[in-house]
Amino acid sequence: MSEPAKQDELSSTDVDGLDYSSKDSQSEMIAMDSAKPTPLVVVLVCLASISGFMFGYDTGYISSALVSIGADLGKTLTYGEEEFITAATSLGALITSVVAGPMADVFGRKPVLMFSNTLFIVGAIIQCAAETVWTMIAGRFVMGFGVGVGSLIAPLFISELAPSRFRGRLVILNCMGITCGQLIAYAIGAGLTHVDNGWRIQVGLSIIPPAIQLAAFLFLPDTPRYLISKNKLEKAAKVIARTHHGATATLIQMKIAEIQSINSSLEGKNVWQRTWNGIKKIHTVPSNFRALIIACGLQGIQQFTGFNSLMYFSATIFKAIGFDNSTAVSIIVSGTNFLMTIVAFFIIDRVGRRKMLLFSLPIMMISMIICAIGFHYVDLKFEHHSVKIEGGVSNWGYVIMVFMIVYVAGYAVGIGNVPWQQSELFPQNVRGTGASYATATNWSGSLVISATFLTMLENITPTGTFALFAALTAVSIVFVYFVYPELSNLALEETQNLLKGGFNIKESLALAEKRKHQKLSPAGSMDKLDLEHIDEVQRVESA
Ligand SMILES: O[C@H]1[C@H](O)[C@@H](O)[C@H](O)[C@@H](O)[C@H]1O
Repeated sequence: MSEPAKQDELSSTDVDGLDYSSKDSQSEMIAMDSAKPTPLVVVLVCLASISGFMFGYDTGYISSALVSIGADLGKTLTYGEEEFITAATSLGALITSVVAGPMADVFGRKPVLMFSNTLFIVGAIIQCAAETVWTMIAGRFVMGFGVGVGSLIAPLFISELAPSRFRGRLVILNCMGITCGQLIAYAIGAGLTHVDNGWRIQVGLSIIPPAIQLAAFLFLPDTPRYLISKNKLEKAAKVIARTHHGATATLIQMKIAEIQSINSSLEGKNVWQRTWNGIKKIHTVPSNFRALIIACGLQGIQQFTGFNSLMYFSATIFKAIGFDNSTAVSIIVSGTNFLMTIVAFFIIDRVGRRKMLLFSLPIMMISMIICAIGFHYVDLKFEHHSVKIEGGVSNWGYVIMVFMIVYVAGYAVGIGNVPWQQSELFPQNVRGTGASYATATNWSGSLVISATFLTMLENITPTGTFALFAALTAVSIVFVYFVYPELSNLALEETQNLLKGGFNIKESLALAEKRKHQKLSPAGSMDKLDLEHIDEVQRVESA
């Protein structure tokens, strides 16, 4: 495992021997790259998206489970113990998200994904059997390890497999898994709250999806890009043949040559040296570092603009405003999030990631400003971390509810999903490491926001809290405007080259537009990945 795999029979010399510059072959390759996903790709993407579902379900079921646990763990839970049980999963996820990327670069995407399944299953079994608080915390922690790994590997795996024109959509399938998992967790939770040991059923159910994913992946391949990076060219060729429509022997070899030619592998005698070199490369190669700024920046924005405070505490907020049925409200919030993720699915490759973000963030900002104003006029009172209102729902209460839902819709159609496209920013040799940094930023933000939200409400008032989120969103708009290029419809090998020499926003918009209108067989019109203008910069940067 630790040394680079020996090259399969199909050697790079065979591959290099091709007439790569032929315009006809170029056009055919573009057609192959952008054709509809094959049945195998669809199966692989759907199975990988189970990880998204586990992410959503496992982070979502706990709030209702805590209500139904009662004294089942030997005592009534204190507020602190409840917080521990909740946070253990996010903390576990944060820890493994740091190591999962380099692990995926070294051992492969598929084995690491299967490892996460084992963690999900073991974590759930520990919880189901738990009779004490600490056993429950341990189970949540192990489950969190699985969530961290899955949240990183699934979108990365999908990015590497997806045809360029469908990549945005297929990665969003995993996000649909997350939001659907959250919705189902809330719905099942609402149904089981009053059932004896209902929470054990809720946790027990979570064993089924990873068991399916684990069993299916035993028979399915890793991504061609990973196989090529390990010089397993024969295997890669077989997978390309099954994952691309119209993949003739010549086109497969050209594809392999293309991926090889721009992806230098990491130097180093063993796994540790190569991992360390990857970590160094991500900071020292300017284009990698730009990718890192964008990927971590977007994940930070996704979390620090406060969405998860609604996800986890909407029931508390709406109770405070005077609404009785807080469970229904949580379902409305997660339902809106899920439905708008479906909208994002349909538009991401057509409208483009950048436009979606520049539409999503202002909607969120305006909604939060209105909520901040609304909270000023609603008479809230704090009692031991819970906010209470005298009397029924005021008009401002309804305004807050409506704009919170608008906020969620705005979130889900852009920043809720686009950051998970992170893997497309990085070149092959540091893709896992880059995704690790970004995913760890996501989990850190989620932990910070869920741990501080109630305290913020108490100390800087709900108006102050929402005004702060609005201000952070304003800064985020500026960030996106200046650093986030459009990557829709570009081949992975193009996206990674785009960041050479700058953030290249204008160039990216032009290239994305060109790719969008390039029909499947552009009859000789394709430039060789438009890399030439960037090559010069690359030479200067690496000098
Ligand atoms: O993309 C997801 C999704 O938006 C979830 O609803 C949210 O809870 C996660 O934190 C986020 O990463």
